[in-house]
Amino acid sequence: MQKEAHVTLKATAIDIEISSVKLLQNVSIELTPGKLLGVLGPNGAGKSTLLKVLSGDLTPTNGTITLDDIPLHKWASIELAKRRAVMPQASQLAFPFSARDVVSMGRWPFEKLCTPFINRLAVEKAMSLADIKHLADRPYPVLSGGEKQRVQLARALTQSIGLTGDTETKFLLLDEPTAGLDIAHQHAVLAAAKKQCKERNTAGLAILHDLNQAAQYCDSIAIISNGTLISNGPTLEVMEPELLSDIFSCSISRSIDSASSTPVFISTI
Ligand SMILES: Nc1ncnc2c1ncn2[C@@H]1O[C@H](COP(=O)(O)OP(=O)(O)OP(=O)(O)O)[C@@H](O)[C@H]1O
Repeated sequence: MQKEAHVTLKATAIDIEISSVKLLQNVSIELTPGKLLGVLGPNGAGKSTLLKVLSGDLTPTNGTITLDDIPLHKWASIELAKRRAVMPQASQLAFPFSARDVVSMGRWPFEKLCTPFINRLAVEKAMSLADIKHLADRPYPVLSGGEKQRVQLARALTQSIGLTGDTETKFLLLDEPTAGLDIAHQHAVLAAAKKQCKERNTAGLAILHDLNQAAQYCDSIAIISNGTLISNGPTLEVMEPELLSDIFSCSISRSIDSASSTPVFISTI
């Protein structure tokens, strides 16, 4: 298939129904190259379900998902893998692959297209971005939860670096990439995702629970509640304290930190 100048990953009027339960209802959303979209919402709202639909892991009951205006199900899996990288919420691997082996799995779509040198370079670069170079030779199953999380991020990043590492539009879908990470690594992971979007024209989506980090790193926000897209747009326009308080059933206020000029959200029950 031909590469197009402006590629999009777009969900239109998506419904997901499993065993007569509606997990998503009439959701339309589009990822924008160069931008990181944060997805917020309570537990069980349908955020991971949306990510699975966008990645092609789940087929919508109604509605369409298109990549470059072509329905997702028509893409061959290797062509899809060249264009979008996914970091799922949990990844179990029983076999004692090293951390580097796991990251290298992200290069399989490019194995025959790139020289081993380029593939190795992409792996090392992603490991450096995810701060796991010191873990490279350790067996993946014995790593801590947060270390495994960073290895999975590096696997997704090395895939989204693409063919030659130049500026191709890619899609990077991250399901709670900061879960289980210490605070410094939470910031490092989100900074790496944002950098990937900005500098490589990647369209990113990250499911997050921390409002302050969402406000700090995301260009736009989608709020999902009860399987419905409640709001979608520029970060501070969407992250209105009144709406957030209503969605999360607690009192949420917003102020601006005078030193950094960044918004600060405080929540109380
Ligand atoms: N395969 C499935 N069959 C039946 N119900 C499912 C299935 N997958 C998800 N669900 C249900 O759909 C709802 C949404 O799940 P989802 O994982 O998308 O929520 P989420 O917003 O990502 O939540 P969290 O913040 O807790 O990760 C939940 O009630 C979940 O139990």
